[in-house]
Amino acid sequence: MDSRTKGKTVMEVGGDGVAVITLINPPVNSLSFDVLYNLKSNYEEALSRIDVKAIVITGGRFSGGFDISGFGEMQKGTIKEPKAGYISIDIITDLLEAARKPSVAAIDGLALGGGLELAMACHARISAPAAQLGLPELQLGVIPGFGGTQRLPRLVGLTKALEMILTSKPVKAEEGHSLGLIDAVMPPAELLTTARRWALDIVERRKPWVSSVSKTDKLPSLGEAREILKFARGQTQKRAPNMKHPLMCLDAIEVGIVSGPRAGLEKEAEVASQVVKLDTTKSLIHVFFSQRGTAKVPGVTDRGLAPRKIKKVAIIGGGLMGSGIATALILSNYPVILKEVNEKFLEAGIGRVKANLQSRVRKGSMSQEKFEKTMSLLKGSLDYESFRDVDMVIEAVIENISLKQQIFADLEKYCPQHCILASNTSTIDLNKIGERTKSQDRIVGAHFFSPAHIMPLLEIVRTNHTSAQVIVDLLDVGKKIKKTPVVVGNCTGFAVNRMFFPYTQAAMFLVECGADPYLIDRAISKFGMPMGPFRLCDLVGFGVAIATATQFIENFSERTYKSMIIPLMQEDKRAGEATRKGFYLYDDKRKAKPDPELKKYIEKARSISGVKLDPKLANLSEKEIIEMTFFPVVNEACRVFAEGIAVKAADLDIAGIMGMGFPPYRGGIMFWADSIGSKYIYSRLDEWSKTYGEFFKPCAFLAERGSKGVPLSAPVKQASSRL
Ligand SMILES: C[C@H](O)CC(=O)SCCNC(=O)CCNC(=O)[C@H](O)C(C)(C)COP(=O)(O)OP(=O)(O)OC[C@H]1O[C@@H](n2cnc3c(N)ncnc32)[C@H](O)[C@@H]1OP(=O)(O)O
Repeated sequence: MDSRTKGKTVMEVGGDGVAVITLINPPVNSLSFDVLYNLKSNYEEALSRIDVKAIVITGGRFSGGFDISGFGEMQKGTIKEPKAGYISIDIITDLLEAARKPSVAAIDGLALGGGLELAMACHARISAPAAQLGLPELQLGVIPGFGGTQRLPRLVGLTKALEMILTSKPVKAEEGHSLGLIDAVMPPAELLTTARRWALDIVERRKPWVSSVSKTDKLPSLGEAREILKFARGQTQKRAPNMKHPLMCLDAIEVGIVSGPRAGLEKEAEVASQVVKLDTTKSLIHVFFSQRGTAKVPGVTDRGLAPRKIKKVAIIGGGLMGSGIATALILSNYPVILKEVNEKFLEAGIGRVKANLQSRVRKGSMSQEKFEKTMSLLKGSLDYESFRDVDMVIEAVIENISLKQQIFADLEKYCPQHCILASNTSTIDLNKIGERTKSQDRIVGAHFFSPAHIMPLLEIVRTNHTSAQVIVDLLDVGKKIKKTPVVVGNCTGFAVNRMFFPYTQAAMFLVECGADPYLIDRAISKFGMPMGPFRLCDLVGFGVAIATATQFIENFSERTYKSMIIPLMQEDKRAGEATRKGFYLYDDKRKAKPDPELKKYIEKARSISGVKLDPKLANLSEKEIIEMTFFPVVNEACRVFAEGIAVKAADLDIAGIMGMGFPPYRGGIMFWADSIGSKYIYSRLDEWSKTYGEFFKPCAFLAERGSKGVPLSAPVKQASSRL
């Protein structure tokens, strides 16, 4: 392929009179402008040739949609955008769908976004069984812009189309078939021959010639459609109050239903070109590429190392974390040995795994048969004898350094030489854990987040000794168990907990100075976090909060704000949601409500810390609350980046989104910070540090970049790298 072009199409005309156009733009056949313009030329040729009776569009993995990097180029203005509607109306509707020769899509693998939209404009669709079919555009901040807002409701009905578009979730071929999206499901080997035959059958009128955009049989009445859309708008506003594009997408769908598909296509084109410029869209596209970028680690994944096959994994400790990790592994077909110290604990651990899977069976997302098959991959053990053929061990016992040291020394004796020795520690130095072994090169951190079978993030922690091969292996396991891995360096709290800590601390400080905790929680939820810091402390429990705080006070005492609010409440046996009392009171249904008694603890904590009530801090605006809680997070993220704990700022963005719940439509902590500007953040922190103390003091990295206005995410020269 010409290196300057991004993909192409090729056309071959068979003796049967079918022109087969193949999309070629690996790895997912994304529809770049080059591919789309090539497709247009192929169509023009096919339509003008008398030896062509019909057209089939195909491609290895059919298509993952419009080339997402094209949106970035449009945002930066580095690409010449065609006029609104040129692709969707001029090419896909007027040239392809309105042609006097029929088209059939032969879909293998994927038809997502623009890929499915292209297929929907064809006059029939034949799909392989495993193909994923969907319109996931909203997830990227854009809308289906190649006619999907018009054709999907006409093919599958309005309600199902809204569900598919608003959730961004694809369906498999069989479901697509029953919905009317797919005309036939065929094994991959028969896909092309069936599509060719089908296309000729349309020519011969043995199969119907369906133009999706003109179909009306699946559309509800106007009144009903308005009701459905009104409900969808309400739900969308509730679920995504800070995003405009889902509502704009609904507008395009509505215009099509009320005023006809042509008006709908025009509205879709107008909205599609507007949404690309939204800040939320820029952020979501950054997140898409950053998420894929976490698996690219300079000096590790660029060395041509292939991941070794991990055939069997052992987990030590069947507590909450160990059982969650075991669940994640068996769900991805890894045979697992779960080791505990006695029968009782082992039974409890296996019981937890069972309960994790049973909840899927109850919700209908797992069959009983699959449940039994998955559970059969799990074996219990009370000793190390069965560890002789494992390829990886993940230790997940309590945070006790001498216990972990003993375990790793034992592992060295029992496990094969090549076996990866991983720890799920969230705080203890991995070098210390491996101190009594000679296996430092295969010791690595595999830090999961609770509940481990659900939370998508995996921090892979490497020390100076961890081999590149071990990291490559763990990255592969991470991908197989559907986690987003972020490779980080070895330090207290790694990336996520280090960023998390100042967030909670800032909130405690503000409350001691007189701010209302419930107002803080509300402002932070409105900003887009799943919940505010106080509600979160209640959820994780004060025991965990105190244990983490102790680690931070020990390691970073100069910048720790030591609030007594939580310890005081803990003393009174209010320890968060589990005890029904924390910052909030909880009823039987675990619904939280403010507690007037909280004041008492805040006042007592204030008298201990000696902090004065500050009328300014007691009456902060929502914007100020966000700045005073998140700028300290930015500050810590800068330290993590400057120390080389994270190699890329974008890795911190993903770690924050997946580990802290930072809103993806703000692009992650560093991306968000840069959207505000390093100069402003630096000046605010600098001012607060002078008034309120060291906790807010900008680190050297932030001070340097902030004073010059340099973006915080610009690459760092890793002189002090800990990796
Ligand atoms: C106008 C239209 O309506 C607008 C659109 O079509 S917007 C695009 C809609 N499509 C999507 O949202 C699909 C996005 N892609 C995905 O969900 C997944 O990549 C996938 C399911 C297609 C494949 O997943 P998987 O096999 O795990 O591979 P994954 O690692 O994600 O992607 C492989 C590579 O393809 C790239 N890629 C995937 N989809 C892409 C796309 N639509 N455009 C550009 N690059 C894409 C990835 O960035 C990655 O690149 P890298 O190897 O350099 O990191």
